[in-house]
Amino acid sequence: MNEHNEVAVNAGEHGSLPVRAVLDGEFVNDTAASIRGSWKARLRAWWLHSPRVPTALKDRSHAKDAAKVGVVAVLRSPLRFLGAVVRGVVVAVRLWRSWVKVADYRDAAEQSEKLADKFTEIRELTLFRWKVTAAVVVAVPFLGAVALLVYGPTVLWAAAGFVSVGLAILGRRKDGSPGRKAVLAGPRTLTWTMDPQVLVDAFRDAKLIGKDETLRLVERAKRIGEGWAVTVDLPATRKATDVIKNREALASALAVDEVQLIVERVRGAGGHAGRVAMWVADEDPYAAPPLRTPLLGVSHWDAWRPVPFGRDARDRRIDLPLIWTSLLVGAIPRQGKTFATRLAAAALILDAWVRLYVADFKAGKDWSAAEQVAHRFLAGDDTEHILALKDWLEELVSEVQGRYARMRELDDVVCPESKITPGISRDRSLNMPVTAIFIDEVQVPLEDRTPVVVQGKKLTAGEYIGELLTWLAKKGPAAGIILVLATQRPDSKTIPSGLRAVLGSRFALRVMDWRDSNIVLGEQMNTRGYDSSRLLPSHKGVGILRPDGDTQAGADVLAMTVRTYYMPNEDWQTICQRGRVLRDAAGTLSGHATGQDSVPVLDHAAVAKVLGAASVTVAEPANMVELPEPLASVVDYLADDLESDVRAFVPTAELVEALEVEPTGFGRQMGELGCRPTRERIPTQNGTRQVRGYLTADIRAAIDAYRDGTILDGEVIGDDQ
Ligand SMILES: Nc1ncnc2c1ncn2[C@@H]1O[C@H](COP(=O)(O)OP(=O)(O)OP(=O)(O)O)[C@@H](O)[C@H]1O
Repeated sequence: MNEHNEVAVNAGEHGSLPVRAVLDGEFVNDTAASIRGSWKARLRAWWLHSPRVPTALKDRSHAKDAAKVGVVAVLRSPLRFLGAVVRGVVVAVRLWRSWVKVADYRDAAEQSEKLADKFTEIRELTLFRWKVTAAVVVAVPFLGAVALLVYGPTVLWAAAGFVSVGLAILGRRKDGSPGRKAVLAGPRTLTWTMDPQVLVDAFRDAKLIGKDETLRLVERAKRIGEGWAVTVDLPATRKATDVIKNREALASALAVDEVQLIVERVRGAGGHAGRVAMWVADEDPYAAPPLRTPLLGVSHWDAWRPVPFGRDARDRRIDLPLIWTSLLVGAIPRQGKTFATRLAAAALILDAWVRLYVADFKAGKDWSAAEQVAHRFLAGDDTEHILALKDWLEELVSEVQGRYARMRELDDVVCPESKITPGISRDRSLNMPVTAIFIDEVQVPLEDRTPVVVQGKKLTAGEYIGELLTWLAKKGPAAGIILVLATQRPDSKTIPSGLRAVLGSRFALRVMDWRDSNIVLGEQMNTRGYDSSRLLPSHKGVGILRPDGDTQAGADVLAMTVRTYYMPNEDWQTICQRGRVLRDAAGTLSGHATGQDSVPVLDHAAVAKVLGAASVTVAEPANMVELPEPLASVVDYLADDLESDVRAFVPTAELVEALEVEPTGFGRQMGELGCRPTRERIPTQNGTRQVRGYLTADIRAAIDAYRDGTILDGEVIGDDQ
């Protein structure tokens, strides 16, 4: 299986491993000339790359696989032969019945409505064929007895051999053979591990490959962990991303729950766009008790290393990089949001050089242990807390500005780019430590309507905090500011789209529906096969992680399902106490942790100026204007099909079912948005049928019209309608 997909795997089970230097260099291939000269090397290169040489002869592992396949085939051959003979008998009896009943002639007569005319003829023929049958039934044993007398039993054995081979050929499994598929084929689960044809059938049943297409087995099924893994190549032009997208259909075809089926595209050197690695767990991988965080076993952690976050279904360790990015965690209540956020905090707490801001708008006990290490801490959801957060954020905006100014003055050796480095972050004289701000239940301050005046402009505190967070998420990471936001209400009204767009990493635990999942994970993620509303309520702490694109994980896999480590309150308290001891020893305790809750010194005008300049750049481009419902959902549902013009027409029934909307209201709202239904003929199993639906061109035109402002909230502006 593809090891590249492992996210920062084994980056450090122990916090004390040294970080190796990264060397920059260029690969110079000076062996080319000698290879060109050697015929042996050329022959070897041809042998290894030629599609005509069977893979089994190319390397040892494929040869081993081929030998295994051979041995299994030989061992199974008597059973397969017997099966083929039995099927052959069934086919032979069916053929005889149809012959004796003169079925073809009868059908032809029936179809031309001349059965009555031909009845006597057919009866005569039937009688004659019965007579032939009777004659054969009498003659065969008689001839057998004569042969037995004349030549002895050998001839009977030979005849039995010939007949059984004939029946086996007649009964061999062949695509399209009529009448050989049992209606109830028995459990499909795991049969595919023995018989790749079952896997091919499953891909066909799930409509991932066509009727005449097949798969190429790259690696035969083998046991990995608590499940079976197999790698296959799809037929040319079929895409691995489509298999990921339709994982549920494939799970159904393989008769397993979709949480048991992991499908990944194989990337990197050994992979391509049509290579799929599948892993099927024996049972629900999240049913086992959760694992405790490995952070408990380390004395300290380096914030510059990815944070141990959880395990995927295959029990591979998933680490989450936090430096130079920010994280949004979203879920409905009681799914493990605070636990997941605290995991990120725990790793940073164990680095004495990290400065922490903790705002707990849940106002519970979950975060109180962090008081002993936090530079700034608040717990509560009153106006005073919201205004305090506003002050912190303003303080951080000024801090970021100051850091950029100071970094400009540092020499190129200390600061090669306008980005902080581990060295800068730990240099006390520079005073630029990695600073992380954790805001639990961030929807509380974002929805607050307390009026604030910013440079003469009246805003609600929520709007202003949204702007400050957006600015910090954009500019802060390079200056060493990490933003971690958790919300129980991941809807588009609560988290402004401008803010969402700049939060690099996302973690969605279970949410109510696919729209909320898309709000956390990003637009159209459900159509790519990532929808956290499908997670089970019993799977606490299980969510879909979409790490920042900069990371190895982000480049290799778009997103993955992860079960976070379990860190109950006592473990959390232990880690916070350890963090306090570390900070005490390093002399980095400050602010709230030392009992000095200083009021931030703020230059409101300077902050407002910075934001004012930024809001021009943060403003969304015209084509990002949020579409009204139900158009937004239609766009989300059709996804690439809409953009790439794959489908010219979408039936209304399909949209109504997929979006779970009421048909009449849906039609009216679409009409108000300038999108009128039409009738088209679509192919069905019984020929073609005329159905109501929408032309994708019309949908695209409605989107453009809305974005251009030609249509506003159902009102058509202009006279072209
Ligand atoms: N990784 C995990 N494994 C098993 N159980 C977990 C895990 N993470 C969280 N839980 C369980 O889920 C429960 C809810 O977790 P948490 O308090 O983080 O939820 P929440 O989403 O923050 O809820 P709320 O929105 O009400 O604050 C916890 O009490 C814990 O028992």
